[in-house]
Amino acid sequence: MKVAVLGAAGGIGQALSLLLKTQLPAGSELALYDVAPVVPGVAVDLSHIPTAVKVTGHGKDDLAEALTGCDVVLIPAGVPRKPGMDRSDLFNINAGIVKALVEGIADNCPSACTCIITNPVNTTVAIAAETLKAKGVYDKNKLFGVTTLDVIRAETFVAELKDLDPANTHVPVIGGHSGTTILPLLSQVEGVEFSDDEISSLTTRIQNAGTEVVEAKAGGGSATLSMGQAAARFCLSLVAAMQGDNVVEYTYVQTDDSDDAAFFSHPVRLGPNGVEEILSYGELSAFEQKAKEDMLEGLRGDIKLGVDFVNG
Ligand SMILES: NC(=O)C1=CN([C@@H]2O[C@H](COP(=O)(O)OP(=O)(O)OC[C@H]3O[C@@H](n4cnc5c(N)ncnc54)[C@H](O)[C@@H]3O)[C@@H](O)[C@H]2O)C=CC1
Ligand SMILES: O=C([O-])CC(=O)C(=O)O
Repeated sequence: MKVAVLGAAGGIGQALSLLLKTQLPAGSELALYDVAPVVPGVAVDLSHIPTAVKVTGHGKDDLAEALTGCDVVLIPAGVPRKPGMDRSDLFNINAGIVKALVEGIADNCPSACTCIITNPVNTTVAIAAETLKAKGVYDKNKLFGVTTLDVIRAETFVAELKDLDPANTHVPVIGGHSGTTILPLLSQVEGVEFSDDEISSLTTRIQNAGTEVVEAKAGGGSATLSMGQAAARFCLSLVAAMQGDNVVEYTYVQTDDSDDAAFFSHPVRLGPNGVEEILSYGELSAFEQKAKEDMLEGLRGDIKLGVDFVNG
């Protein structure tokens, strides 16, 4: 199994690469790519950790070498938010970065599973899809927006509030990855009752958790360590599924469900070829149904922006 991290020298990239170096199955290869000149050093640093995962570092002119033979590519390359910005404010810089890197995937490892972390995820995943289509290699089962951070935050906050073991607390989160498009399904958390006030305040906290970190970091970036953990969880689930395990994760995928948006986070059964089955997210409470209806137009607009960016 060969996994590449594009943007590997950044805050997320380094945390994620460390977790993958220590947790990928023995015999895996981990290719680290970044335009920052420190990236070969990050690879050397990680290579001193005694696990059976081979790490290689690739500088800005070596994208092809990093990607050749890859099974999974994770993209956290791009700029993060500062206080006062929305994720959509990152579009102008990050759209072009994602498009160029995905062109590299199409040229060098067209059958790899591509996992997009770069914001605005609602839009960058659509950019990736259109870029792969333009290259004639799009497989909707192999493109994922990584929304696992919303899930782990929801699990943490619910466990804190209800005094539960976070490792055994499961909270579905559907929709997209910004503001009100993030929709936790608290009505589906097993064995827990929430008051209306708790539902309202927890939902808002989960939706604003990225901003909570951006403000606490006071201009020094956004979530990197929790995102590294979230992306590692998603990648390790995908790798396990590609090797035959039965795994379900919530992720932002193309759904073809015209009642929702063209891309929407669902529970997804992963398998050897990426998406094995998009599962239903089940019944929504009246609160969740209204929240979904209220956010759909915005999510569809975010997706259209990505489609138009590639197709003009
Ligand atoms: N999906 C999610 O839940 C989350 C997404 N993010 C997003 O992830 C992205 C990265 O965040 P951080 O790691 O904190 O940023 P960072 O600034 O620490 O790292 C970004 C890295 O990307 C590299 N880079 C820039 N252009 C590149 C290119 N063309 N090719 C390869 N590498 C390139 C930079 O050199 C840098 O090392 C941001 O867009 C951020 O908004 C952040 C948190 C959660
Ligand atoms: O909020 C941000 O800009 C970064 C992000 O996506 C998150 O932490 O969920």
